[in-house]
Amino acid sequence: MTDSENKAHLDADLNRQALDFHALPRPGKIGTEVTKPAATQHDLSLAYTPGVAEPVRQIHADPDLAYRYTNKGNLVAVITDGTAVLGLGNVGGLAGKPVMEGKAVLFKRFADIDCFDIEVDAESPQAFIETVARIAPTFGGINLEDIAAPHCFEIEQALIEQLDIPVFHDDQHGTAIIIAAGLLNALELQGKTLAEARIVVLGAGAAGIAGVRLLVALGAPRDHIFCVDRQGIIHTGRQDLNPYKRGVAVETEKRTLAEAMDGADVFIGVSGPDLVAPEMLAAMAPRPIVFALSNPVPEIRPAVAMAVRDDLVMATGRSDYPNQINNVLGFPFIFRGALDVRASRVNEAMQIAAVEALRTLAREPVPAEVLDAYGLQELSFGPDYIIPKPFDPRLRERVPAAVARAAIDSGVARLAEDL
Ligand SMILES: NC(=O)C1=CN([C@@H]2O[C@H](COP(=O)(O)OP(=O)(O)OC[C@H]3O[C@@H](n4cnc5c(N)ncnc54)[C@H](OP(=O)(O)O)[C@@H]3O)[C@@H](O)[C@H]2O)C=CC1
Ligand SMILES: CC(=O)C(=O)O
Ligand SMILES: [Mg+2]
Repeated sequence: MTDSENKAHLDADLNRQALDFHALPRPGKIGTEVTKPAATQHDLSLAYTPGVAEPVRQIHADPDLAYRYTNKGNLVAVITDGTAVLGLGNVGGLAGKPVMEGKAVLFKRFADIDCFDIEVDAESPQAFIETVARIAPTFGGINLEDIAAPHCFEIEQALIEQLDIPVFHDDQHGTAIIIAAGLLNALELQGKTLAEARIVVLGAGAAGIAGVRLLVALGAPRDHIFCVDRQGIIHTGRQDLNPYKRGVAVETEKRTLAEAMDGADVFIGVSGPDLVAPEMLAAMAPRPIVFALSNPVPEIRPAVAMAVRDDLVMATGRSDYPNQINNVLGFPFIFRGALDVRASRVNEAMQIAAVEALRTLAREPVPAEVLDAYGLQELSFGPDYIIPKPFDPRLRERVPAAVARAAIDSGVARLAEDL
């Protein structure tokens, strides 16, 4: 068998396993659980009529009591229109449901947050916004997922303005936070700084634009970052730019991805599969950083990249390679922190607090249970470990606490107890 035949065989095998995993023993990945006794007549008279009328009266008189008498305070909606599901494109809400159920699993598993996945058929951004706004009273927070740019920006902004609970577009800010944490660590390992690094971001959608904005907020000079879309480098001379792309445009004579990559220190791919040629990697500066984050297939595969050069730090979005730069490290813990202090939003201070908590944790000794989960003997801060693993139990302590503290300090928390 050739290498590529072997790879195709492994992919087909994993795909079969994934279908069985989703289908058996019962379809899907989540259900609901009852949290109060429901075994006797008396239980029913409390849980349902007549007893249930009293919390209704209380909440009617004081809506904040919904946090005391219902699951609102620990319930997040993962909501999509299915327009940018992973790197698979506009497959629609229903086809996106396995991903949304997956996000719900991660919310519960990593942060004990209950979650409903909601797939919306919406003919326009306005229809989507109205749908989400109308169902928002049920939830303590809204995680927008896999909504394509540029509509995602308008949708998130409108909902933040209309609602008093956190609205967070995971593909924008969750991804940006993990990129920033991993990049700061990788730059240090490569002996470079954010202030000096030349950065290429392939993909100027939800993840790309938010990634650039956060890196600039952290100190990357705006004119050191080339953003690239299907038409090439986003430069100030282009007439086809929406306002979000215009915000990341730079003045340059360069036009193509290959030209952008020539001499670059950092490549961040949030676009699609197999878009980076080996020659482009070969042309990067010494000791480059390559984050090929498209899911499920990265912009360049680690085996291909490593064959081109051995001085790089490489990350993907996947669970099956070292250095998983994936928003799973963000949204469960960020929402945990936001819900714990009943924050009205997830602002930039909270995002930067999450970046700092994540990058600091990667420098500490790794607990045995993390090594066991990954079948490793040893793992320490270095080129193959720039960011904590999702199964690290310390994430649950550190990231929410940092986010909650930042919410309090920046004045968006409505509860400051226990901190
Ligand atoms: N690892 C992680 O945690 C995450 C990874 N991602 C990955 O990032 C990718 C983009 O997601 P998202 O930002 O939500 O999607 P969007 O649809 O919002 O943006 C996609 C962007 O990629 C660009 N693009 C797509 N194909 C090409 C191509 N052939 N050449 C150049 N540019 C291209 C698009 O260009 P144009 O504007 O010209 O159409 C667009 O700017 C997906 O693969 C997704 O899996 C996203 C979030 C988290
Ligand atoms: C990880 C993720 O959210 C994505 O690829 O869209
Ligand atoms: Mg996503």
